[in-house]
Amino acid sequence: MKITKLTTYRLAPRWLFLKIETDAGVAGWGEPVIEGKARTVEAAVHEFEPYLIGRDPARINDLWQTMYRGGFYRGGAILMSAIAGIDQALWDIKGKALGVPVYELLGGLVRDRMKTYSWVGGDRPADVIAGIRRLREGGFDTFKLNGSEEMGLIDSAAKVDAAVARIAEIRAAFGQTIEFGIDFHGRIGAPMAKVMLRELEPYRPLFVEEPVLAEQDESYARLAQHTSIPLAAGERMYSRFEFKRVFAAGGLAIAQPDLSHAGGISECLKIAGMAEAHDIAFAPHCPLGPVALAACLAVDFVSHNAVLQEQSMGIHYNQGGELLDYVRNRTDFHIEGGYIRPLPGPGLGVEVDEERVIAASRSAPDWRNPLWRHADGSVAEW
Ligand SMILES: O=C(O)[C@H](O)[C@@H](O)[C@@H](O)[C@H](O)CO
Ligand SMILES: [Mg+2]
Repeated sequence: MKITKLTTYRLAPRWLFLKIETDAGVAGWGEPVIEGKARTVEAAVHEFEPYLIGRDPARINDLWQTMYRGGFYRGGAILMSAIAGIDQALWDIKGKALGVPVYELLGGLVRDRMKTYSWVGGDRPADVIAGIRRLREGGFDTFKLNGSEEMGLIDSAAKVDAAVARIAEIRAAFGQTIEFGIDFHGRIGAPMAKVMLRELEPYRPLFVEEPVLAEQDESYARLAQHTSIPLAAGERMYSRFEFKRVFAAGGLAIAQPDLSHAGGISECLKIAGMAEAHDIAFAPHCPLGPVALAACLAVDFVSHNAVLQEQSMGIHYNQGGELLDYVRNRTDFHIEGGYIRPLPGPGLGVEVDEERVIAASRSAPDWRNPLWRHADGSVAEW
């Protein structure tokens, strides 16, 4: 079998789908994207074509190493997202050609169902109580919300109190009948992260995510000395080589690589194993589409330390396109009581509605995240 063609489709809400075709008529799908830089990742995917066209798609490991090492420069959000989507599509091809789900190729299931969680509250967390109530009716009992709006490097007790009051409100409304993670989203610098973690301690969130920006990852170990709240991070880390230093330094309780940013299934499987060796939980980041989610699930179902899966149903970013809009086998993605079962189909288990993808790609928005500024006019972390 030989790779014959790579076709990319930018489409709402902010996704990029990749179709890899072969001379055997088997095609695989991937989701290479950096939210807000879809065109850049699309160009990177096509720049990898000389390494791929004419090659045997079954040799995923060699193709991965060729893409990662062959161009001298390596790593980073753009290249690792391009490699991620190509890797996903290659695993999809391999599973389809053999007629088995990817998780069977990776040694089979370690669990019968995977716990998922839902976002509530949006960019500026509001109406979280109503959002949790609505999602609980749908069977979810685990949620994630943004921990604050803009936060200065040093900020006021009033700003901290406003953020903490929202969390107190959730616990007052639901007690321990629900769990929730709090995403600091990199908006909070190291000085205020220590303050916020102390004030949030009594409300026992399931985790705090990106307590500081990934470029401040040496703070994880220091912050972990001051809090019992499990610290989570990984969506802005792009390979096992970045995770190895963070794992060795300690402080991280949950590793959250994104299957569409950190080199795909091949790389995130290795990250999951490294995390397990450090007794660190694995909870892939996934605010993206169905192929990205299917890739996460393929790794979740073969990783002992996989504990929680993010999925984007109803996420505040999905304007103009929802998780399953481009999927034919929607019932396979059914979430029951917050759990999703292994996707039964061959490959990644996603039956992509190609006509719908092509139609949607004709009017793809150029999504960008908002640019926030502090009261003094300086740029604020979004
Ligand atoms: O936890 C999450 O889902 C992420 O922090 C998410 O909010 C961002 O990655 C967003 O997709 C960036 O555009
Ligand atoms: Mg996050």
